[in-house]
Amino acid sequence: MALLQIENLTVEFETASGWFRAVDGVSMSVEKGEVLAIVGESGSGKSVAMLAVMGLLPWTAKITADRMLFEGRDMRGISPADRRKMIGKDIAMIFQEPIASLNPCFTVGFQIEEVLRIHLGLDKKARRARAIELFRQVGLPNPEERLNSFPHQMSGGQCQRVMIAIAIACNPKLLIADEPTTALDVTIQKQILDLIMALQAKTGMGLIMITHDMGVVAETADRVVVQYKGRKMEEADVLTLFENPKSNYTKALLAALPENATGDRLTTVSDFFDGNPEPAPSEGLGVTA
Ligand SMILES: Nc1ncnc2c1ncn2[C@@H]1O[C@H](COP(=O)(O)OP(=O)(O)OP(=O)(O)O)[C@@H](O)[C@H]1O
Repeated sequence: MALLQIENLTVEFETASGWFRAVDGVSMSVEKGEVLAIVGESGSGKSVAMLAVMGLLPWTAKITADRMLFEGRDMRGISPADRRKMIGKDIAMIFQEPIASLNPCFTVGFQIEEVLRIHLGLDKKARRARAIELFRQVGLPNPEERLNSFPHQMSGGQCQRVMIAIAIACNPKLLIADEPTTALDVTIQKQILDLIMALQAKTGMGLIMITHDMGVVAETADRVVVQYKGRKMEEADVLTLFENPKSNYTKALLAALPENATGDRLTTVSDFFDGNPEPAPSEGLGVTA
């Protein structure tokens, strides 16, 4: 049984000019212990699809799916109380902006201990001990002292380590990492990526890595979903995707990597892709042989 199975997910938002479809009939699944990358440019609906799974979209969103199963359990009709028990415990998510994701009014120690209190019911002493252990696990120096820091007293990389510690606090079965390194300095990006991958390997949790960066895909993923304008353009295991991409959009993404540049100008996706996700009559969805 897949850990997460989504079929034909569509998400629409009501806007002043009518309904806007951010996710259009996307299907995907993640197995236990697998790393699935969702790649696509900004606005392709990567985050919205995962926020729909987490139940974190505003009420203005209209979500439909033929299937949305977590460990075989239907997430579509789940009550808010049951969802709250599951989110943060069995499924956790880390976001692009670590400082914005933390509450500025509370110490990071309080924030991680709240998760341990609510989901695991640990008493004060056990919470503190586990929080220190988690901070140590994510490589925060002086974990005992760090617990008393407010988010603004820490760097972006340290805040992301706190977010990761909070996310893994209850040993989730699935971690969704939404562009976890995009907002960080280049030197820190690799450290955070390595940390997430080391934790994934150690715990065997399923991991969904949302990214626009093909380098991150190459370094992390077992399997890849390529998304464009809310639609899934292609899905393949990572080697096949890089060696034999099928969709024109994936080919364009790969051709636009700086290391593949040949002329005196860096190439862009639009040099290779006309921006039309509609299939030609003889082709699959944006796919050429
Ligand atoms: N609450 C909302 N109301 C209306 N439109 C929204 C809302 N949230 C997201 N969208 C729109 O849905 C589309 C998909 O957004 P999404 O954040 O999933 O993109 P993304 O692929 O994750 O890109 P990024 O990497 O920039 O986050 C965008 O056009 C965005 O403006």
